[in-house]
Amino acid sequence: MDRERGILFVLSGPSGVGKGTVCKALRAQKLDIQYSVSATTRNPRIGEVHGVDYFFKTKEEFQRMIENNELLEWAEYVGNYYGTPIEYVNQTLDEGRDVILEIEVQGALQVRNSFPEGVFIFLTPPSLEELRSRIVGRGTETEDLINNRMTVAREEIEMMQHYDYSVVNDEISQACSRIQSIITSEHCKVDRVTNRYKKLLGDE
Ligand SMILES: Nc1ncnc2c1ncn2[C@@H]1O[C@H](COP(=O)(O)OP(=O)(O)OP(=O)(O)O)[C@@H](O)[C@H]1O
Ligand SMILES: Nc1nc2c(ncn2[C@@H]2O[C@H](COP(=O)(O)O)[C@@H](O)[C@H]2O)c(=O)[nH]1
Repeated sequence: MDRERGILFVLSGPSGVGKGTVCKALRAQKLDIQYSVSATTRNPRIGEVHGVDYFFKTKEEFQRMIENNELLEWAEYVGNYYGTPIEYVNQTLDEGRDVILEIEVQGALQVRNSFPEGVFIFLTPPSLEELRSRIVGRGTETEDLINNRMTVAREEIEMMQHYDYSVVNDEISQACSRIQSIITSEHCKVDRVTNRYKKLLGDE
């Protein structure tokens, strides 16, 4: 293959920490990176658009995607299924473009197995109190669901040790610039650029 493969970045962290907000801010900076759209069985929130925020699926449709091996990873999270369509990811990486996945921890650990060369970033809240207040402030979940998400959040934070980087989302702009630094440094890693130098020296 002539072109270098893109790099797969996985951004995860507890619900409400600000993954979506940070990705939106990264998009606004027009980074050269593509955003995967997940499939889910949860109901759309007000303003969410099919094919933009998620591909909204019935349980049967999601089950078929699993059976047809259409998902790179999938997980059940607080009563709903979420998964990453594999075709878009592979095709985009093959075109030499980077992809970012915004997913929860069980799914991220599955991706770790199939893409050990991926870059795994864990977004952390400044505190658990702030995390709760962000979920409450978003106004999209009932109190029961907020409590469920907070319980899962504690378990997820314990899994941070399996990631390559931890980025605190205190200020959105600072969290974005930390992630941009990670992207830049991953592109400069010697084991990723070796082929480029081989070509330069005429070894290939
Ligand atoms: N750095 C920040 N400071 C203050 N508020 C923030 C910050 N980042 C995000 N928020 C707010 O926190 C709430 C949750 O953010 P967001 O929806 O992006 O989280 P998420 O991690 O994508 O959640 P989920 O995983 O449930 O989709 C939003 O109301 C957002 O505006
Ligand atoms: N394993 C996966 N997790 C995903 C995917 N897409 C989103 N998510 C995560 O699910 C929770 C809940 O999301 P919400 O939109 O209902 O608040 C959150 O942590 C998301 O990051 C996916 O494809 N796979």
